Amino acid sequence: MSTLSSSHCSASYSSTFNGRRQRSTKLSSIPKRFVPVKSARNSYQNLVLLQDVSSTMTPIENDSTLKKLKDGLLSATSSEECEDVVGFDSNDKNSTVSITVVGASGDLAKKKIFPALFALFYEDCLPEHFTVFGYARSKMTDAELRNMVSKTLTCRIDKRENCGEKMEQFLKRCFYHSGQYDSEENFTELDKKLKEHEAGRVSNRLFYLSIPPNIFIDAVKCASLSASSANGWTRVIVEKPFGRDSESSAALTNDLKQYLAEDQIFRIDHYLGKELVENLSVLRFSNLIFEPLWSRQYIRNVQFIFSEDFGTEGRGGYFDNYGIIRDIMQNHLLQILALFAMETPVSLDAEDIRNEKVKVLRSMKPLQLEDVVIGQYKSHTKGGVTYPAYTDDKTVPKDSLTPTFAAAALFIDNARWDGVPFLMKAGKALHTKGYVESRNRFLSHTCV
Ligand SMILES: NC(=O)C1=CN([C@@H]2O[C@H](COP(=O)(O)OP(=O)(O)OC[C@H]3O[C@@H](n4cnc5c(N)ncnc54)[C@H](OP(=O)(O)O)[C@@H]3O)[C@@H](O)[C@H]2O)C=CC1
Ligand SMILES: O=C1O[C@H](COP(=O)(O)O)[C@@H](O)[C@H](O)[C@H]1O
Repeated sequence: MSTLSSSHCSASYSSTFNGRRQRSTKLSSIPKRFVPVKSARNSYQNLVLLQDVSSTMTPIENDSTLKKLKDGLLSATSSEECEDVVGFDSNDKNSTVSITVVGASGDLAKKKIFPALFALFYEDCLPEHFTVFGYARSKMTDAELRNMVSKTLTCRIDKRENCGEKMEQFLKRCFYHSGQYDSEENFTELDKKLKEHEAGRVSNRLFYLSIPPNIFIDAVKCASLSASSANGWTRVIVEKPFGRDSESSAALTNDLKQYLAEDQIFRIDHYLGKELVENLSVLRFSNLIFEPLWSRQYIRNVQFIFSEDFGTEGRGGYFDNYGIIRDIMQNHLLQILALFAMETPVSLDAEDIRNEKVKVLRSMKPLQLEDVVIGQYKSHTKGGVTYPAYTDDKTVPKDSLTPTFAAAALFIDNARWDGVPFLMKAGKALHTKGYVESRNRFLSHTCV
């Protein structure tokens, strides 16, 4: 049995799970190698940028060997990693990168984005000239933003003596601008501030949308029309959930394309950046013990379990519209399943990995209602402490029927996995502390 810790930075992903081809695109400007984890120390290695799934699927060539893959998995130098993984050239002195965290006052920004940016800075993966701007409606000064951010930064990579100093340096590069997400005027003000910091250099701009999905397009429109870079690149990172279903996902892509080219859009799934998820490929493809056992012949069932011991805690405005299936299963757990079950990719190129994942998803049998269980957490008292029900959260409608727990049995209709149930369980406010497990039940009853 293996357990994922819940502390690492982000990873972007190929978004569409139905395997449809949507368009062909050139992605030369996007870093495209899948970079494996060599050690747990460098957490920026966990930031995996994969290409858009809508680019044309390339034919599989036959020159790949497990050895090539293994060499790839165990190679990659640090400087290469920085550039490949992050897409910034840390030695570039002539340009700037301005990173705007849109929704900077929110949960994701505090918990993950600012700490991940600090981790990149700490590992010298950001260019010499960079600025981080928080953008949200809440009123805050630069100092207040820095104070908020400082509380969430940790030297989680390892405790180096100069960490405090590095934090100070990082915080000095953080600024805040308050504005509405649908106001071109407010984004023009931001543009003005960004220009001041860019000081006439080539300006590259990254907008990280850390806001509820219903305002993605407003923000993209305003950022693109009023705060795009005039002489460098402009990119946008979009968080999950990427739509509610196939139609809304396609609609979101279409809407985004009114303002951005496909190679400016990065869809993200931070679970792909977790060490154990990354190490899945290492475990499978560079380990002679496991690869031959990885099939219906030896595995009785596979379980992916996501368990949090806290509830929505004020995030009901977002969560209640999506529920646990769209919040966790459709993206995080399905991505892990696809990585787990895919055939050996031709190479470690993002496209090759994506193509194998898509094949798994296309081979899945449609989920049957009788193979799904859903639930919602109720209030309970334990050890004298009363824990609130989902509907006690002020941001959740009192009559909500949104599931906060779901379990499902999925089946992959291919030669390797025929008849092996892939069990997914995800729940908020469960008794167990935050973790994700992946259990492979071998026929001999051993767990990995
Ligand atoms: N939290 C997490 O762990 C994860 C979240 N995500 C995704 O990241 C995105 C942001 O999530 P999270 O930070 O949790 O969300 P929050 O609910 O914390 O929202 C982020 C910010 O957006 C603004 N906001 C919230 N609701 C509205 C609204 N109805 N209209 C306009 N602005 C609003 C608020 O800022 P202000 O009022 O100051 O403008 C808020 O601080 C979502 O797409 C979510 O799915 C993905 C992975 C993990
Ligand atoms: O995407 C999400 O993930 C978090 C859990 O992430 P973790 O890295 O802390 O395990 C979850 O709480 C949130 O509901 C969901 O949107």
